[in-house]
Amino acid sequence: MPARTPRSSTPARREARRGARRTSTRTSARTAHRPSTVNHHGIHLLRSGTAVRGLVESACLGPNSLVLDLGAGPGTLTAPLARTGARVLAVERDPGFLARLERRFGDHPNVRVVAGDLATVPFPRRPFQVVASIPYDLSTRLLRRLLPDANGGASNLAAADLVVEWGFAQRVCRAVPRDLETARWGATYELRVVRRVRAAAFKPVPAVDSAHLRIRPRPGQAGRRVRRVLYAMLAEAFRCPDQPARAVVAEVAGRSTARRILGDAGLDRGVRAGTVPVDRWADLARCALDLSRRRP
Ligand SMILES: C[S@@+](CC[C@H](N)C(=O)[O-])C[C@H]1O[C@@H](n2cnc3c(N)ncnc32)[C@H](O)[C@@H]1O
Repeated sequence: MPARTPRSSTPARREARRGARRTSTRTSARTAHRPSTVNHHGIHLLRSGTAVRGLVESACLGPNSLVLDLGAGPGTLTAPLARTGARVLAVERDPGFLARLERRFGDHPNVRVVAGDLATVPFPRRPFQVVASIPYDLSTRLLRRLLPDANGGASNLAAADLVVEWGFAQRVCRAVPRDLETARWGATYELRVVRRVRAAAFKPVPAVDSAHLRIRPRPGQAGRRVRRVLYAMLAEAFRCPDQPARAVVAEVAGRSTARRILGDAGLDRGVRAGTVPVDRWADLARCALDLSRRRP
């Protein structure tokens, strides 16, 4: 049972409380579902074939893929992932689940069971995918490890299909994000909710619904240079969201570039920086860099 989280309104604390909701046996007045059994371990396992199939099919894995099942539990996802022929790393820290995973997959040629903590376990050095139903209380921490940081550095994540808490998915998929970190994520990766995963799809039933969150790199955003331009624009836009987007682009790339590329990106001259969707910022950064490369 997780420790009680003190009342506060910071995003980190709110997420900790959401994690506790999914990993506790308490029921919520806001839900029609009630936990079906007492869950001493505070873990909710996927039992919906539709949700599992949706995650695995979305990942389009093959024998050349490397995929991480982060928080593998008893192997609900590990087994169908292994059937794709991909190399699977099943990461888990619970000793009971680790023993079950070893029994089930110990002799499997393309599955490796990894005893580790998701907060610290090293990620592969070659491109990898993640298909996983992750613990709610680690959602932000894991995305921070997988997606680019403020300096543009990132893991070798090629794609992810995750089960996360519904509210968390809504927050990170906003077209116009409310904070700089999710703006950076959304501008370099496309984050999209594929489907709602009802609370009843888990056993025991948690207090809130979940979502299948699909994460894919945005084309043209992989290079460090384009990320530098993009992140400088986002930082300026979030510093003063009421200023015109034109002024943000001019600050980073110069006035003449701003005049030329704003129209190309389909943005009005007077549009405020704080209302520009993340995919537009990605376009603007790419256009600014293309233009600077074409200049003699
Ligand atoms: C929501 S359950 C998902 C289990 C399984 N993948 C499924 O879909 O049924 C999350 C899993 O993450 C594991 N877990 C929680 N915190 C972890 C951590 N810090 N490091 C590694 N595994 C963790 C739990 O033991 C649990 O098996």
